[in-house]
Amino acid sequence: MKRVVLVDDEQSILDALLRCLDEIDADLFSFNSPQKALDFCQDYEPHLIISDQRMPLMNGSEMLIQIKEKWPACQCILLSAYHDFDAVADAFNNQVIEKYICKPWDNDELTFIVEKAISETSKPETDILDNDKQVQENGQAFHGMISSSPLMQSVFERIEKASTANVPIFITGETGTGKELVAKACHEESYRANEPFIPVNCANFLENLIESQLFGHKKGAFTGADSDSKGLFKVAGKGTLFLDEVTTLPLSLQAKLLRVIQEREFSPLGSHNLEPFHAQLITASSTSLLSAVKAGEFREDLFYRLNVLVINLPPLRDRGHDIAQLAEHMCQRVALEQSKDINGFTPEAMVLLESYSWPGNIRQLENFIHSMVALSSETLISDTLCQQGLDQFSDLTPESSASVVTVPVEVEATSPIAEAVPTAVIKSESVSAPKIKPLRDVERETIEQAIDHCDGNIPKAAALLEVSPSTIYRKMQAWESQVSDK
Ligand SMILES: Nc1ncnc2c1ncn2[C@@H]1O[C@H](COP(=O)(O)OP(=O)(O)OP(=O)(O)O)[C@@H](O)[C@H]1O
Repeated sequence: MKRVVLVDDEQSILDALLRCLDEIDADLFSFNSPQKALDFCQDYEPHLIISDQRMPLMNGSEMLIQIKEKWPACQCILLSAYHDFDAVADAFNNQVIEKYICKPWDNDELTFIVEKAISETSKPETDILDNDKQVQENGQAFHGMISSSPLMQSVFERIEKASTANVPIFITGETGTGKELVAKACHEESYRANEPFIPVNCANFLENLIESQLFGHKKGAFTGADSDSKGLFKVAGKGTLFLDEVTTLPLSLQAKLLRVIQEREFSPLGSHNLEPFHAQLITASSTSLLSAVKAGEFREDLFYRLNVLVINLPPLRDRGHDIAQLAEHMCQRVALEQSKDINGFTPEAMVLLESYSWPGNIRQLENFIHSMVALSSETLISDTLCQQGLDQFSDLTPESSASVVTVPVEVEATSPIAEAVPTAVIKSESVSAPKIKPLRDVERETIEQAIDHCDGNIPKAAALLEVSPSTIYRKMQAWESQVSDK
């Protein structure tokens, strides 16, 4: 039987914890001082400790540091009021605690978190990775995310941890790397899974409307407020509010958001009534939050509040075989949607896809696949068609945009994905273009110059070009296959 140790200097809190956890499959031991709990843990290994933070003589995190030194596998949960959050964030970042519960707690939330923590005490470290290997072999995805890259396996592992840690989650990653999917996965893994998941892209709001969208308003609060409106803080309820591109929030609103996070309450515009804020907050940015702080565009105090558990998404180009895996998967899905008899890509086409850098990441790849499936008349999409599609990316520069004509293809025009679709863009002969070489030629010349300079030594040339040698080999392979095609 697992041993769960409860520590709080207030007997009424211990009694409430004991009542709430009465049904769980573990032995419960309660102590009204950290020292008594430490004495007990000298003799008996604890599997899970739930401790209050504020206690006389020794606080919760100080006690948990000692417990972790002796029993590193013990799961530690800190119990604290939200205004003690700085101590919680420190304990979390110093890996003293795995989870956090805010006082006053919700009994269902507490039971879910404790049961999950107990199950984690018996899970071998390798479990998640083994599971992911299975996922990969079975061709399934982790909450809709397809990947076999080791970098992404550790992201999946972090999502599992984040989902019950109950601390603010911040997701970083270039545009199109899947930040919203990660936020949704955190939500789906948590006890909030049956509550709403509300994604909000802060960059999409007009500055004067975003406050009312988030906080809600009362009728007459401002010109045009004809009726009461629930804000997204309220709509999120006990679910998850995902604020994407959080650095674009105006400074005045950042101050208000900070207050909501600290006080866990807010009032709609035009109202003096305070409403509770119960939702889990997940934020994300495709640009550096720290740089925004340094530039004076983002509040430092808010940065520390949000930047507690960070999930960093690698760009697609660093995910190895994922480009091929995603391309094949998306191609089959899109072919089915478009009722086309297309099975995938030729090996030469795949070499091209794998050697491209995909600055717009998975969203860009998705757009590309839509256009390739729409344009292909072969069962396997050829390298020639792919090369034409990839060439359009370099043509979509501001300098060349005046000289292109877009041919509509079967891509949802209203979808945000449709932006920057590389698809059927052809050059208009009648408009004179400045003498600019295609990017692929410039790239090839630069690579060849570097190889010459290094007397044919590819690893040295790769180092000069700041890419991996395999990138150069792939490009050379692609050039060769183009020549043999002609
Ligand atoms: N690992 C993945 N497997 C399959 N599809 C994915 C994966 N990652 C992202 N996608 C898809 O790529 C597209 C972009 O993902 P998402 O919107 O989550 O990215 P984002 O990082 O939030 O983008 P932005 O920075 O523009 O807000 C979506 O259509 C999503 O379903």
